Amino acid sequence: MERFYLDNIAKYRSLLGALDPVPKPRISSGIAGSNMLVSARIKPLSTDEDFPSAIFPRSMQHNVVDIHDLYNHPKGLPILKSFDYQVDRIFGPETTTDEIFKEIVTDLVPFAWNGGIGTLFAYGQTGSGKTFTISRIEQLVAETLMAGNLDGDRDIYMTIIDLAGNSAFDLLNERQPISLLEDSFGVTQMMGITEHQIHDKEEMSDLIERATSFRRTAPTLRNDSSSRSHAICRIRITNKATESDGLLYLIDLAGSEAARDVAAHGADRMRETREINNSLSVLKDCIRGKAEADALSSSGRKARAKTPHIPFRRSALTKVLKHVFDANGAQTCKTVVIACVNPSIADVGPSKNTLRFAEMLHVLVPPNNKTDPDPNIPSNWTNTQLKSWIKENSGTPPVLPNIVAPRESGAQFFNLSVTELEYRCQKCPGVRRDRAKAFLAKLWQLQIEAQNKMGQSHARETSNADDVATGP
Ligand SMILES: Nc1ncnc2c1ncn2[C@@H]1O[C@H](COP(=O)(O)OP(=O)(O)OP(=O)(O)O)[C@@H](O)[C@H]1O
Repeated sequence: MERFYLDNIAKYRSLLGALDPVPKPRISSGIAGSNMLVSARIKPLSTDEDFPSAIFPRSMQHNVVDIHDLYNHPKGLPILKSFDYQVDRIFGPETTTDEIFKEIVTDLVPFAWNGGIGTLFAYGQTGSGKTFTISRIEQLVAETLMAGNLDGDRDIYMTIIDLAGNSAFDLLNERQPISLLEDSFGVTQMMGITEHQIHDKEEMSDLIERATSFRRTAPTLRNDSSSRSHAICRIRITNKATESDGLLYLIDLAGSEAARDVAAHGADRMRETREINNSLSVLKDCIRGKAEADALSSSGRKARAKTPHIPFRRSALTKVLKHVFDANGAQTCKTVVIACVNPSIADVGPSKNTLRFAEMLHVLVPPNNKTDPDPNIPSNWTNTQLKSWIKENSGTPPVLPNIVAPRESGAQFFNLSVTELEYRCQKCPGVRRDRAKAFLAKLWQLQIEAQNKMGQSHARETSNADDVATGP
């Protein structure tokens, strides 16, 4: 396949050049839950890479990425096939780990400091930049935790383990084996683990570096020192005043290597790859199950709907992380996933798998009828009603009402992102830019007002409930 790509680089470039520069926007079928954020990071092409990039983040939609792959058409010239993937956030090759930390990870630190369970997973094909991303984030977490800007007094403890199949090793104790045993509450305990109390940033950085040197690696086709295990860094933050623990997990998952990447290796490596892929598949089911359970409980449909099954017992990785997936747990959880991909066209197959995996984790909640932007604009409006509303409310001359997609309802239209609406306005012949902008500002304002109204009514409901609870 690599030969085919190399032979057709010029053809690939000319097919790319012929594509519409503004692709058809991808429309969300719902909104993402607030406890889960799935992102994708595209690493820069290596300087010694012979192949062109096949992955293109969209400038108009910051959460969509296109992959253009070249196929060998049996009847003639190669053809281009395009795929798009949507997550919550896409980071292009120019984005630094520090910027990613600031945008999507930094909130996990105060969250765990205040008693929550924050988890970060780096997922992706071997050589796609997981270790590169997580190791810098670990240092940034150390800086944030130890900067002294967080309120209150806490004790901080750290453990770092390596999970390979069902075996676990203590990376802060020269890779000594540890046992994973379930206690009478069904919680997996790590017997024999050393937990280090942390007093300052330097101490934490030293421990992280020590753990890295004990990580198990092996060469793969894509990475000379590929991590063949999951590394779990657990930071336990104890609040002595409340006697409760917050937890922060930073997890560098083993590379999801394809069977053909290890074809040159023996049966042991094939078994290891199967184990890794199996644990990643169970992880996907658990993350998705937890996100669905959270969506059900936030929509208030929990009592009627069937609680999703979370199969955390099916792998050592998810058993160790039981707290993260416990739908009935007392602690709130926030999870961030960074799906790492290599943009080279030679890696397009694994990149598509990674992005498909990320999309599957991206659980969307159907728009709730209560989020109508205005009581005068019902969510069940038909297309014709929507169009006449746009005509009457978008100023003079009006923004053409054909920015509404065929068969779109009020709820779908008002839940579109501003980027998607901007795109539609641009694509509409005759829509003046200033009018479109004014119209979008008006829609935006309506949404904010509706949200404020919802917030006020929620606050009223809560204070009424308090009255009842504290009343005589
Ligand atoms: N964003 C980036 N910018 C520059 N170099 C990068 C970036 N991401 C990864 N690299 C480089 O790519 C190579 C592979 O990265 P890394 O070891 O992090 O991959 P990995 O996904 O952890 O692989 P494996 O699963 O095999 O361990 C490293 O040399 C790393 O320095």
